[in-house]
Amino acid sequence: MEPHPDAPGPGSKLPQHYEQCFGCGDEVDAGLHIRSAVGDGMVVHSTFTVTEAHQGAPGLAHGGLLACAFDEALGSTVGNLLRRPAVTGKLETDFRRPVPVGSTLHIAAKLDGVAGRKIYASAEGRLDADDGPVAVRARGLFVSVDFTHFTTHGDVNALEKFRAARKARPEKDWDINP
Ligand SMILES: CCCCCCCC(=O)SCCNC(=O)CCNC(=O)[C@H](O)C(C)(C)COP(=O)(O)OP(=O)(O)OC[C@H]1O[C@@H](n2cnc3c(N)ncnc32)[C@H](O)[C@@H]1OP(=O)(O)O
Repeated sequence: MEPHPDAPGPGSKLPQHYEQCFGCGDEVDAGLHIRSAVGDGMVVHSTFTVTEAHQGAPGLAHGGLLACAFDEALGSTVGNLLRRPAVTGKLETDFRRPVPVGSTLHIAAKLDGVAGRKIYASAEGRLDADDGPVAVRARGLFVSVDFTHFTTHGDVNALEKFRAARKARPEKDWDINP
């Protein structure tokens, strides 16, 4: 399996894919504000710093939000490396260690394979360093969709605004998921 010829190369920082995205968007105050960059091979590295807005128990990250972080990290890997719209069909997480508020999860996500419309990806999240202890592992199945998935089921007016904004900022080259 090879990255799409137009996929950003190793070292490229990936832009947020949608300002209102809970995973990566700058406009969501309590969002995860995940930041990602392409690594070697079919790998994308992401970081998620846990704040008080992300707690499930005092001082500890909520497992559902950790799953969200992996959905974002895996989805970004699929979208940016294969450059085709895809949505999460299945997401499985193994929570191996508690993740405290103030810690940063270093997530390395990789593409594992493609079978027709099905795209398989997996990730590991380590505490506070790329070689820190593993806190969470995840596997995802993504399914390729036409762009009509978003226009049929999503908010068409918001999509139009989004497209117009992108035209004004062509450096944000955007042909994958909004
Ligand atoms: C850069 C972008 C970053 C984005 C990160 C965030 C990503 C997200 O969170 S996306 C939002 C969450 N996901 C969704 O809302 C998806 C909702 N589900 C759907 O829209 C549909 O069920 C969808 C599109 C996944 C599949 O429906 P449809 O297009 O009818 O295809 P369908 O024929 O059912 O499935 C296609 C193949 O995938 C398989 N598949 C689909 N879902 C699953 C599943 N949950 N488990 C196992 N296999 C599945 C099917 O078995 C089928 O396999 P095969 O080709 O071998 O027969």
